[in-house]
Amino acid sequence: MTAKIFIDGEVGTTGLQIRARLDGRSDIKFLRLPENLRKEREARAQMLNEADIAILCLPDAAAIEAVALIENKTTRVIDASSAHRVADGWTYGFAELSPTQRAEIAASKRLSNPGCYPQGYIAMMRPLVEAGLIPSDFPATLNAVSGYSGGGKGMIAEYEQGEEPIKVPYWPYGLTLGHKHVPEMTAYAGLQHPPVFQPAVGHYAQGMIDAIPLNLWALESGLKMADLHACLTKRYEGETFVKVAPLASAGKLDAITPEHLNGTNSLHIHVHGNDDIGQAVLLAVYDNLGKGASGAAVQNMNIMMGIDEATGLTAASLPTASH
Ligand SMILES: NC(=O)C1=CN([C@@H]2O[C@H](COP(=O)(O)OP(=O)(O)OC[C@H]3O[C@@H](n4cnc5c(N)ncnc54)[C@H](OP(=O)(O)O)[C@@H]3O)[C@@H](O)[C@H]2O)C=CC1
Ligand SMILES: CC(=O)N[C@@H](CCC(=O)OP(=O)(O)O)C(=O)O
Repeated sequence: MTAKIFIDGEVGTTGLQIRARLDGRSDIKFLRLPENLRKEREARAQMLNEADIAILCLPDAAAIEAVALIENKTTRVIDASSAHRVADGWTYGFAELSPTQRAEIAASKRLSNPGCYPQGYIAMMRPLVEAGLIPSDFPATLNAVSGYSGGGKGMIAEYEQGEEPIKVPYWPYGLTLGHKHVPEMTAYAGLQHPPVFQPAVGHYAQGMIDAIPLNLWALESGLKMADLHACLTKRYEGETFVKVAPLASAGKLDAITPEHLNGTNSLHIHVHGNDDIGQAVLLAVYDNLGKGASGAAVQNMNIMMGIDEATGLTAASLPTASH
């Protein structure tokens, strides 16, 4: 069967990447609008209602409008925006979230693609909280760096065009700590309190690292790096896209660079630290436009279509155990 797919916001950063990942697929028929109609309400409404799956690659307000324009019971939605991440009636599109998540995605009519930063955070934190290794009231933090494509067409233009493109090598932001990704991080990691989330934009286009520092000494359990690593490794055993690198000193450090997994749908977790001083740092490396956005959207679309979730996606192998 051929699925009719409409990408609302097709010429934006996320939309273009989804198109590229779906190019050449014979199981998909694209519904498309000409340039002069792509923001016209009526024309979008027609496409949204004709589509089997509508993928929204829009700012939040336009995504909310698109959902309201759907009048039938058949069009299924994948929303890449942050409008519905913790909304009632919406499925969270992180396939590796739990053993039951793929079944929920497969049955979903309204699916929210995760935020880029939250995917890595949730991938690392949730299994540890679920296993009781990290208490749910833990005062967690997240430091992260993203390429400037994370800010969409507008930010790409600020870094690449005009008379005075931004030259700043590393630009911390979100310093009032109210970033829109924090509610989904808290909810899906299973934490009682929002993490302190401190993101930054780097002077490169694409790719990201989430880093979670952990003061293990503050826990009475005597938790060691090997415990964290064993829990995460067991959790992602057999997964195609989320993988855990060999423990700490055995991991290749050149794999912990933000652009390492660009073009793939992979997310690799690394456990580092120092048991003698009771501190660890968990790192997730992935492509903000891959597993962080477009790759995840295609993975979710495949699951919703009932086909192999890896169709059209690239998975990267793990670093080897020697330097
Ligand atoms: N970039 C990233 O790394 C990630 C982005 N996201 C989310 O995905 C969504 C899309 O982001 P991104 O692709 O980066 O953003 P872009 O700004 O690159 O693209 C958004 C597109 O939506 C179009 N658009 C805006 N308003 C309307 C409207 N009313 N009707 C139809 N089209 C409209 C824009 O048109 P025009 O071309 O005219 O501006 C643009 O082409 C956002 O919600 C973003 O937060 C999620 C995860 C990661
Ligand atoms: C570098 C940069 O600006 N990044 C964006 C996040 C992009 C993203 O993930 O958008 P969603 O919230 O729709 O998921 C930001 O911090 O707002």
